[in-house]
Amino acid sequence: MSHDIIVPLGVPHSDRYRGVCDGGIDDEDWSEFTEVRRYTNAFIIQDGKILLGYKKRGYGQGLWNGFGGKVEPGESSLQAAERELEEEAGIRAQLRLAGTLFFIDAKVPWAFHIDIFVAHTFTGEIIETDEMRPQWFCAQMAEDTEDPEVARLPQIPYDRMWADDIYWMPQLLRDTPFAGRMDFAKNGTLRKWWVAKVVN
Ligand SMILES: Nc1ncnc2c1[nH]c(=O)n2[C@H]1C[C@H](O)[C@@H](COP(=O)(O)OP(=O)(O)OP(=O)(O)O)O1
Repeated sequence: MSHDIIVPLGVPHSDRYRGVCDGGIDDEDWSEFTEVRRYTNAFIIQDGKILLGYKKRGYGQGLWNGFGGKVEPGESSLQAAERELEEEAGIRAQLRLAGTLFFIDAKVPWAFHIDIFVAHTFTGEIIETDEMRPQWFCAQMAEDTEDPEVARLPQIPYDRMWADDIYWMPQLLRDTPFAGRMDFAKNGTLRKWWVAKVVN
């Protein structure tokens, strides 16, 4: 029953959460926070493949991720997501909100509210930029893929992504809305996580 679900601080309260996947150190509390900053992260998922970018510099350097960054003053998160996608991958897309995540990184003095966006089509030519090197990955099990070109793509590199991604990305790939919270320790390990599907 939804009323049995304990929603971590930072995640909006709702009676529409189901199928919680959580883990980490049970007897530790979620970290406190005083400031929340808004970020975006956008993914193109098309014909069984997903576009990720290799972060070449800055926060998350060396990891594969969606395209995104800070919401600037005066912007909506959708506007920020569309701007960041164009700045980092050279393409434009009509993005749709897919999920919302709340992160704490003990190395950073603010909490991250990240709106995750998705689109299934885009315009323009995908380009490498100063910040990101885009690449397609197979978004299905290779044996389920009928298109041989997609089957030849590398699988999603979860071992070279933020450690929380493996818990919510399956919902993104299934087009199921989701919400979650993740706390990272100072040494970079994922200390505690909580992800729920959001039903209508
Ligand atoms: N834990 C986790 N999982 C998945 N994605 C992320 C995290 N933490 C994160 O911060 N992110 C995402 C959210 C954003 O898309 C980026 C971080 O944005 P950043 O590159 O710092 O913001 P920009 O505005 O592009 O920064 P500069 O252009 O100023 O360098 O990672």
